[in-house]
Amino acid sequence: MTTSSSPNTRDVEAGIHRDLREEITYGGYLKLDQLLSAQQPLSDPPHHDELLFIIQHQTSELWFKLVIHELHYVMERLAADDLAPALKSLARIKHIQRQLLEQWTVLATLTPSEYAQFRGSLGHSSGFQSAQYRIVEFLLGNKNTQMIEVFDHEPETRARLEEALHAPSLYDEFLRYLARHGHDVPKDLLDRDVTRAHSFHEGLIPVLKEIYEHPEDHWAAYETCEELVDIEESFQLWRFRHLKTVTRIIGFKRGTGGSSGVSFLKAALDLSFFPELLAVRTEIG
Ligand code: HEM
Ligand SMILES: N[C@@H](CC(=O)c1ccccc1NC=O)C(=O)O
Repeated sequence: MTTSSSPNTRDVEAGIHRDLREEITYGGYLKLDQLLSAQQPLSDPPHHDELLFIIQHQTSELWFKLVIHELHYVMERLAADDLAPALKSLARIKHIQRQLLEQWTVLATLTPSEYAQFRGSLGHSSGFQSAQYRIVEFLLGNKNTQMIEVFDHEPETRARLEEALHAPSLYDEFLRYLARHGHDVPKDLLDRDVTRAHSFHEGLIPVLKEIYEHPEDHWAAYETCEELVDIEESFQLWRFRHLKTVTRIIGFKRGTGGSSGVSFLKAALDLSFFPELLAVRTEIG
């Protein structure tokens, strides 16, 4: 056992760098001065629980940022027929989604009485106005031009949304990949208007059925299909957890963003990014 100058105390080793003038430092590299000064409660006097509310959203936004970064990479690699790195990033996205899902338990400690004390300070602000969330939805294929109007007051943000709207979605890129690799993907799906949400296409079922019934012949495609199903499922779980948290905190009140609240959120649970990947399961036997 090594000894230290005081009991139950770890000594700082002689080699530890202590003079950090003119050096890259932890706080400097991570811009912690900016990051940690960005929590500004609006309630006056500041309500104890508003910090939780702010940090819950900010950490979600940080993870959304990484999801967008990884999704762009996945789509770029798919387009280049370079599947292995695409699969690796999809796996990373799933781990991020798990963090996003788990963190709802922290916010669920906020009671209706606590939230009611600072909800009034939030005005008409709402998660509905999260540009990064909407970009993730668009990249995954839930395109909807109606969602863009709330960003009209911020032309640069609106432009980012427009860009994601006009770009092929993850599913579009995957279907193009399949077509390039000898799968008989219906032509109208390959030429579709990518600014609209993909809608169920019966013609894709035989293509996916072949992959699922003979995985050994189509291993890469098979693995990718399962990754996409995982991502859709995790996304639905996030929507569901949001819905349950909202219900326990504000019941059936209207949302600050102006929607009906819970029933508006519930409608999103009927949306599917990759409907044929779910439908094909009924056909396998
Ligand atoms: C007390 C906690 C929360 C409540 C009561 C709440 C409530 C709501 C409501 C009622 C809506 C519908 C739009 C509206 O009219 O405002 C909404 C949308 C949304 N919220 Fe929250 N929310 C909470 C926490 C969060 C958190 C932590 C996030 C994480 C970023 C989040 C992200 C979103 C997003 C992305 C939408 C748009 C969903 C969609 O378009 O389907 N919310 N929220
Ligand atoms: N829409 C929520 C308010 C809310 O949760 C919120 C407010 C500002 C920024 C993000 C929010 N999160 C999710 O909607 C409500 O109706 O209470």
